[in-house]
Amino acid sequence: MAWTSFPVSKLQGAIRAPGDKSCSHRALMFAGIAEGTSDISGLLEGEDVINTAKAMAALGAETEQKGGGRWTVKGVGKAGLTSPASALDFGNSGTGSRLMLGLMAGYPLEARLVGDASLSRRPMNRVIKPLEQMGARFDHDGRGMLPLTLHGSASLNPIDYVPEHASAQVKSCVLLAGLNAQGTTRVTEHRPTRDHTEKMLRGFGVDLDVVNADGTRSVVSIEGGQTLQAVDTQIPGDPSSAAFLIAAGLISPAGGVMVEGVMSNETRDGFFRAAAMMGADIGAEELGDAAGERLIDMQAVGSGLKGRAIPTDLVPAMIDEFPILAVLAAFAEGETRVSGAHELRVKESDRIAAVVAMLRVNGVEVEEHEDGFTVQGCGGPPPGGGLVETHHDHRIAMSALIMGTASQKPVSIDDAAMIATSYPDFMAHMASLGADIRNA
Ligand SMILES: O=C(O)C1=C[C@@H](OP(=O)(O)O)[C@@H](O)[C@H](O)C1
Ligand SMILES: C=C(OP(=O)(O)O)C(=O)O
Repeated sequence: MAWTSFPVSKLQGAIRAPGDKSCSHRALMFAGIAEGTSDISGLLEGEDVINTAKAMAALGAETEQKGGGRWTVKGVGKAGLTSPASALDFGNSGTGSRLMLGLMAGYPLEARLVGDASLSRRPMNRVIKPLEQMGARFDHDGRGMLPLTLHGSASLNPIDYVPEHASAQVKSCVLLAGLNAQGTTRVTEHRPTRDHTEKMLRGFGVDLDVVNADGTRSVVSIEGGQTLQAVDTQIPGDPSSAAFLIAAGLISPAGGVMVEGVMSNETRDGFFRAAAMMGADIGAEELGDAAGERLIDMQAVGSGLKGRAIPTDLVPAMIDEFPILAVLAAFAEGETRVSGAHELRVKESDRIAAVVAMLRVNGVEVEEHEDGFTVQGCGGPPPGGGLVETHHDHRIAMSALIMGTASQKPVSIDDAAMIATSYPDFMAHMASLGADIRNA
């Protein structure tokens, strides 16, 4: 069903950031294999995370939804994960499916994984390859995509792995398989990616070594055979969801937006750094911490933005924020150039093609590159008036709706249902800020 976002003169208010999606997946997975019962609050109850919860339950963990984002999970501990009775459906989620493959690979189980049309087109060879090197086996149709069947093994070999892509999902998958391997598994990254697996495993009592060698690479080592211990934990607010609200505040002609309880982690804050380079007025106030992460309140007010070449070393720390960065670029004066972001081609949609189409249909000049795009900013509100094809991609849908709040004419999207994968309260939060988004 199509939705339209109509321009409004101001957006104003304060929103508590929803729980971080990456941390929510990991909390359920780690609690599910731990010894004892964990109490998790602030969990993001989006479709992607709910699919991970269902998968953990199907593998033997006892999950209980207490309401208001609070969950208890009794882990399988030493008994280990067991074969699920039916296929595990990961819906739209790359993180859920790829991390779970690593988590399950070290147990003698068999599991079939399926996903929606978008996930079934995303590359799984990046995790199949290292897991096969460790001794897991797979049945698939040769394309290295879902659906596939994993045959895990209780005697995985440790490996020393250098992922081909800057990917926290690949790093995490290998480390999680390493938890049950016989010896030390090592992952070396040349461009550090989000570090939630490392931080959160430590919270569950796992001994893990992280060395940042020469400032050029980071090496994470994990010894197999360690048992996780249950914890009580609070999921920090999601900076990727906060980015949409902050962007809305920055392009709004008047007013101001505050987002409370956002995780401040330098492997995730690339969007805010890039926006600041473009002249964004974003304030931050320290709040304390949750689950080993710093928390901040953020404020954004309408800002005159200037186009910039986005430094490629920021890419891993803002990998999910390029669709919303493209919206800022459309409002900015001058040229914004994104490069070194080839990974965007294999997200929920081909996000380079989808972003280019989103801007063009709304009257913005943009050029597509193999590894990014160049936007000629309008130096103020872009024309708007277009119908954006979302390709079942939540971040394209939310970006287009944010653009419509301050463009000259309304912006429509073909579907909004998939926003619930990562930000189920998005429409309610936008309405409370004063946005005018309607379905038709
Ligand atoms: O590990 C994670 O939680 C994630 C890693 C990133 O994917 P890649 O590892 O494919 O870059 C990111 O795009 C995704 O939204 C979440
Ligand atoms: C890429 C994303 O998620 P995933 O890979 O988990 O589907 C995202 O949320 O933007």
